[in-house]
Amino acid sequence: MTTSTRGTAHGTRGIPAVLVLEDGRSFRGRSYGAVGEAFGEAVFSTGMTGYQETLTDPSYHRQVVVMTAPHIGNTGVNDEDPESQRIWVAGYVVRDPARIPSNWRSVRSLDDELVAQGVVGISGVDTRALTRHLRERGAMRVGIFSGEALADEGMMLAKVRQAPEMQGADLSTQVATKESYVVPAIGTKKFTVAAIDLGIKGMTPHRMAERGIEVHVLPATATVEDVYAVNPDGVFFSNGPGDPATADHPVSVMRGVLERKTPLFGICFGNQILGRALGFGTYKLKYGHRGINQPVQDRTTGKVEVTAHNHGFAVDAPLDTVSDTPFGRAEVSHVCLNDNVVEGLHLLDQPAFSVQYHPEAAAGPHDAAYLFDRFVSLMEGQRA
Ligand SMILES: NC(=O)CC[C@H](N)C(=O)O
Repeated sequence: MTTSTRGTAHGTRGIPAVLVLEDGRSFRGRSYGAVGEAFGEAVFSTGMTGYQETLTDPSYHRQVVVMTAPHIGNTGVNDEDPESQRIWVAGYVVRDPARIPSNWRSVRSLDDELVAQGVVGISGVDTRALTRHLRERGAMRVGIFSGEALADEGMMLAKVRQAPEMQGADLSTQVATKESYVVPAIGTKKFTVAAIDLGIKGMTPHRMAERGIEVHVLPATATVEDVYAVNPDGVFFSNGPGDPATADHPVSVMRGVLERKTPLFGICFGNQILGRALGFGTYKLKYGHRGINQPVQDRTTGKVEVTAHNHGFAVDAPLDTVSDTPFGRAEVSHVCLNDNVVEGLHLLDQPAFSVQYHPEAAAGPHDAAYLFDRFVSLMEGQRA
């Protein structure tokens, strides 16, 4: 057994592995999950629970996720918690993986699941030092290398620097459904919603279905005609990976929806798309918000909610003034209390709003569930 001194490997199962950051800093550890090489944008998530939801969230496509919680894999893997059909993270970095998972729902270990899905990971890394580095220097490209992929540092660094950057990446169509499908309402059907899938998490249509909404999930390439072909009471724009500055097609579809004044709700990427549709810019945050305990204030009620986040970009809108947009007056409705980043937008002259965080709460606290009720109220208001 290796010792667990700070900064050295203390996983006992894997073979030697190295993590190399684009600025040249490296960390040694043991392979966790698949052996080989993986590249992506290094980001950290502070969630203490919910690793299955994180791994399967399509918004993490092309990102190597560093978990700040030191013990990962304790509750194994079950078949109920995934947010999509597969693991999307490009690579996985943990400190101290569970050797024996223990939970009544667990059907296999996380290590085995990562191997089965070919996801390269590394354990035994001082994730606290790595997170502090990313916090100071900002998110950057990273590579994980093990087995035959291990090479001298200069060669590994060169490969990391060849990997694509997140800024400018157009990724939604790589993760979204190719065919539309319907998530039926639970109980009596009250509304029909067209949901544009830009990387949707499974819990999102479920939260709508729970409220009597029949959800027609449409591919990211859906047109305004496709949206109105389902005769929707409301239109939803999902979360998703990549740089919102590249999302020209969803922005133009959203403008078509805003022109018709159909009730509209967006989450995360959907919030950035509303920002762009209204004429605001988006920008890359230094290291983003990822975790399940971020404080957000709903400025329409003054209430503070603890919320789930996963975003690396944000909308650039004025916090304290009402903006005139092509679709009437707009306002920042929600703000992150840690750093004053825009966390929500709403229109004052028509039924449209969005949030930058995750009210579907998978994983995370349910404080923001009222936003789905707000969407239902907008659809009720339109009918009245
Ligand atoms: N979860 C999301 O929808 C993320 C949106 C966008 N890709 C970002 O990183 O900000």
